[in-house]
Amino acid sequence: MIRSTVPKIRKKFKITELYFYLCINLSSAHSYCLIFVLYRSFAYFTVKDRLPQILTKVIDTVHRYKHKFLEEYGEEGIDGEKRALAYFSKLRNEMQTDKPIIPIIDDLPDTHIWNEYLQYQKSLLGDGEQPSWFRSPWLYVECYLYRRIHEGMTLSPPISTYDVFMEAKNDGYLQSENAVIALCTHLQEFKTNIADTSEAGCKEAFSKLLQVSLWGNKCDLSISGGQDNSQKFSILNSLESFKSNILVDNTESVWQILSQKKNSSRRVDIVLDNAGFELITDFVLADILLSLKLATEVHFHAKCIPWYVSDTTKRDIDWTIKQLLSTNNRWMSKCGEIWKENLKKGRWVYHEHLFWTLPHEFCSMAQTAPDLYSELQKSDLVLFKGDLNYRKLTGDRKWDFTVPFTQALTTFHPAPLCSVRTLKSDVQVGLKPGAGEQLAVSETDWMISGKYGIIQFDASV
Ligand SMILES: O=P(O)(O)OC[C@@]1(O)O[C@H](CO)[C@@H](O)[C@@H]1O
Ligand SMILES: [Mn+2]
Repeated sequence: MIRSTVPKIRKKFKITELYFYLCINLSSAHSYCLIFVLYRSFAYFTVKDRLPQILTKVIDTVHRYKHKFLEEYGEEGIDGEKRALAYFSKLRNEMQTDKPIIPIIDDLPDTHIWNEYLQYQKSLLGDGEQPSWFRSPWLYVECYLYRRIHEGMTLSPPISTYDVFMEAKNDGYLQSENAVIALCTHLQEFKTNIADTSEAGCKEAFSKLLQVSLWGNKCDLSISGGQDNSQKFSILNSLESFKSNILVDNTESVWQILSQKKNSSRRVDIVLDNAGFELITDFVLADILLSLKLATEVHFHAKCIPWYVSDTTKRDIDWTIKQLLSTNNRWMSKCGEIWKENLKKGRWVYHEHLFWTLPHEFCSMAQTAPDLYSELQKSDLVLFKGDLNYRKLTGDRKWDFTVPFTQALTTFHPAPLCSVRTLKSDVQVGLKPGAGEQLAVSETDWMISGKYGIIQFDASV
């Protein structure tokens, strides 16, 4: 698997584990250099080790739910389970032995888009070359895996609608419950005194909860290969110590764009990432946006299908609100009531679109999903949560660290936007000269550990 090519032609050829970068650096007067790099990329480890681990957990889960499928569907449920297991075992072998990427055949609304994209990938290769798991762009093959997992369930009725990641997502929430209690308590107690809080106090409260939403992004089951990655302690107590780990902090720009027209109608969109604790942090952020009159409506964008293990679907939103309402903790249930009402009254609006579970970089949204692009153009600020969204915002290219964020976005400027992301893959832009290199000296894994984060804003539209 390789990174997508940069606007300057950059191709990586996989020779065992050595990668040759052929960089044609147009900006340096057409000189080009061949950089010989012994390069065991994070992408390589993901496809070689982590994705098979995730797929093995899917197989285990389907196996363990056999009795449930029997209970719910009788013998047909067992037939479906057997079909799914056979499909996933074949899929794992394809991935681990670098087989060619094959067309999707489940005849869903996005099937043709995926197969057109496969043709596009083929067009980028030489004659006779086939897109394959280890030789195609990492972003593509990783998204393709999750779409194949969905195909495997779709082709295994009657268990097709079962979310193979549901158990892991639910467990992730349940194991974060103490942190959820602390956060809901903090929010509701702040709101009881909001009338007596100064502008500076409101700004501080907003900034804190934006940071909470940032660090909530650490709780991601894809990076952990499906292992427990829940939030065990109150994140509020760690904000001060985590502050220096925010490599780009454009909170001030976000505050300015939201507070300059206070009390007028203002729409904020949140492109969600992970269910569980991170979803709670995003709901808390959305709540404070309304409570501080920084927004009059918040629009959430979730995934249509189970995605990257812990990404949020409508089922996850409904389940999470139900969990809050059924708890005996007063502030959690208070949050559940308020958030359920926000959704009912249209102060919070739920969206889903096929585009979010396609392999496309966001710079192609205007062409591939013009309806979604014009929907985002209605927003005053679009917050993109998480690492995968950052990879798609920047085309998952190996940009130089100092390239301006607005440049890496290329043609994607639907509205003022902000990436709120912990670093879990090796792409990053908008850093000061030397900052990336300096981190790499002391922490070789600084781009993939999730320890560092960004609140990176772009106003250009
Ligand atoms: O988007 P998220 O949930 O913040 O992170 C998704 C992720 O865990 O999956 C990929 C690696 O498998 C990377 O993009 C990132 O590490
Ligand atoms: Mn995710």
